[in-house]
Amino acid sequence: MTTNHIVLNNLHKAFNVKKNDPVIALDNVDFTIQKGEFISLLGPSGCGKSTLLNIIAGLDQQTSGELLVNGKPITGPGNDRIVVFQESGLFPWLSVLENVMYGLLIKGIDKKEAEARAMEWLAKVHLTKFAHSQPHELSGGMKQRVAIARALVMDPEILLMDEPFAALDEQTRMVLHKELEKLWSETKKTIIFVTHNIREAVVLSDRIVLMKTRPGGIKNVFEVQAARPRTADSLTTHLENRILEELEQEMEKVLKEEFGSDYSLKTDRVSSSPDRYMGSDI
Ligand SMILES: Nc1ncnc2c1ncn2[C@@H]1O[C@H](COP(=O)(O)OP(=O)(O)OP(=O)(O)O)[C@@H](O)[C@H]1O
Repeated sequence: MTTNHIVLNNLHKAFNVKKNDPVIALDNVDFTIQKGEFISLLGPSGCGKSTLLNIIAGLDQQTSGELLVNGKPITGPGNDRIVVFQESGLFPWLSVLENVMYGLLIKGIDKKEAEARAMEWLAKVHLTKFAHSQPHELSGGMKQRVAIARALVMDPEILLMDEPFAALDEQTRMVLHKELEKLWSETKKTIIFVTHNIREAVVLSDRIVLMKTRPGGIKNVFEVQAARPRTADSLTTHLENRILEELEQEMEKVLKEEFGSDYSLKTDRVSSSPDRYMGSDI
């Protein structure tokens, strides 16, 4: 029997920046995630992806509604949930190894044991050779691999990833997709992954949550049934196109508000490649 691992029940989040004019970042969000699932949150800029991730991380709180992890309400950050951000956030004054050991030492793990566990994780992300390098000596992709090792060495049940590969070039991103998929299948962690990139979501996820704006929330949920490891084939291309179509409807709504009601994404757009970022750069 599967257990409901993460339950979002009628979740609502309003930011009250201006008096009497709240920004509804999330409205009526109902969703259930099973243990070990890979879920992507996909959608245009401002649809509440990061807000939802931050609430699950315990870094922010919903205005109303319920969020349960293993049946318990979330009241703040915890060792069961670790976030990997777009910027690796490594401490520049510590070596790669010291960065990965840091959380374990804070937790009170003995130094030798912490070093052994950190080295184990550096091997898993193929960075053994760079254990004693400083972060500034690493490429962007390598820094993100250290950030993933630093998160997974803590053995969280849930890994939350906020556009972790968005700043990387296409080739590096493809390599990291493969590495992440391998780590996920070996560790059986639950992963919640925020992205603007349809192809990235299709390659990695069991399910894709397509989000909408004004108010922010869930527009649709797509199940990715293609076998793993995934390659571009007719099944994934068909799904990418279906998602793109719905995403374009959402973006049309946002862009009409920004550019005026005579604007049309269909006639004015530059490209409809599914690999494009559906973010503020449009
Ligand atoms: N701290 C805050 N104070 C006020 N408004 C906020 C705050 N954080 C987010 N918002 C607003 O809530 C909405 C959702 O923002 P959020 O960052 O979650 O969207 P997103 O989908 O992650 O966007 P992006 O893809 O651009 O990162 C936006 O309208 C944003 O302006």
